[in-house]
Amino acid sequence: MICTYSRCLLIPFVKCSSSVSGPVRLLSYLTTLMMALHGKVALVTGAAQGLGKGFSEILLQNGAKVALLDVNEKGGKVLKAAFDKEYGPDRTLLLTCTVESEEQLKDAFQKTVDTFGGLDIVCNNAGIVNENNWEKCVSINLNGVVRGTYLALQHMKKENGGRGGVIVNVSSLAGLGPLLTAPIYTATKHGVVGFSRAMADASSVCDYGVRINMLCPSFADTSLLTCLTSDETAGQFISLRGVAEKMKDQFGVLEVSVVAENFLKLVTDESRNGEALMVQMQGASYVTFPKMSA
Ligand SMILES: NC(=O)C1=CN([C@@H]2O[C@H](COP(=O)(O)OP(=O)(O)OC[C@H]3O[C@@H](n4cnc5c(N)ncnc54)[C@H](O)[C@@H]3O)[C@@H](O)[C@H]2O)C=CC1
Ligand SMILES: CC/C=C\C[C@H](O)/C=C/C=C\C=C\C=C\C(=O)[C@@H](O)C/C=C\CCC(=O)O
Repeated sequence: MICTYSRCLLIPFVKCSSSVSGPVRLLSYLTTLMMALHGKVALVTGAAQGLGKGFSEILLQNGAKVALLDVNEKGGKVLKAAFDKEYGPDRTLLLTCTVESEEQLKDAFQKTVDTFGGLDIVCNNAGIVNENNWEKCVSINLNGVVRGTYLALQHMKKENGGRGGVIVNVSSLAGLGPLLTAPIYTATKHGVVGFSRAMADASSVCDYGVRINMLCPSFADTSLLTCLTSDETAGQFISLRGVAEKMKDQFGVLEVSVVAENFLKLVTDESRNGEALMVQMQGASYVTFPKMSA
């Protein structure tokens, strides 16, 4: 038995291998009951690797059951097998689908609710960088988040018999300021911020019982970073490769675990709605947006 602590909330959790004995299993079960997200059901898009994998794991570590959605079937199966070993097979559900398809995503939400008996936490995380195929970038990064948010509300809002809950939409630092080597990516991430803020206000006024927040990390250590300087994805901005590299050096590269701990803050802090949490090497802070007056 290995006892570890989530650095964010100091919630104890137990990692349990298949060879553990009865009393240890009982202790593991009792510890799970004490966790902050015990009894909660989460759904994460783009869960197979990178940040989505980190978000899924921190949700599991804090007691939630998690539906893992990804277009990458092979990667999803590898992750599901690893999670089964660590947390037990009944804690996750693997659903292969693309956020570009209304039908596939709708089906995945329904299967999650049918399997786990409800839905409390949704993380719209799937995203790509592709300045060449810019329509696909918009389709996944912005349209996929809109689709995921609307489906989440259908299942979670109280007027539909849902339990309420929280949606975290993954934007970026490039959703708050320009990443000059990736203007389409920048536009989609600004779009995620604008859409989520408006939806958060609507949710509050309509009393849906659902909080909607945005996560805005700087560069993080995932395979997406290779897109910054690849011919295939940088498109006409490949000549700015040097500037992009310099920016990455200046900003630094975040560990996935650090981004995941800040994601958990947005999930658990019930005072936060319509807020963007910016995560940088020097720390995390909530964004102050300009106040508009009529
Ligand atoms: N890595 C970074 O520096 C940062 C990433 N982000 C954002 O975090 C999110 C996750 O990115 P990373 O983990 O870094 O990238 P990643 O490339 O490591 O993982 C993305 C995952 O999304 C999946 N995916 C891609 N298209 C999909 C689709 N159409 N439907 C379902 N799943 C799909 C991929 O198969 C993959 O498993 C993205 O929205 C990205 O824009 C934000 C700030 C920094
Ligand atoms: C392209 C794929 C790689 C990563 C995408 C990911 O979402 C990460 C984004 C990280 C950084 C975004 C930067 C945004 C920059 C700005 O807001 C600029 O206005 C500021 C530019 C330079 C500031 C230099 C300085 O004074 O520190």
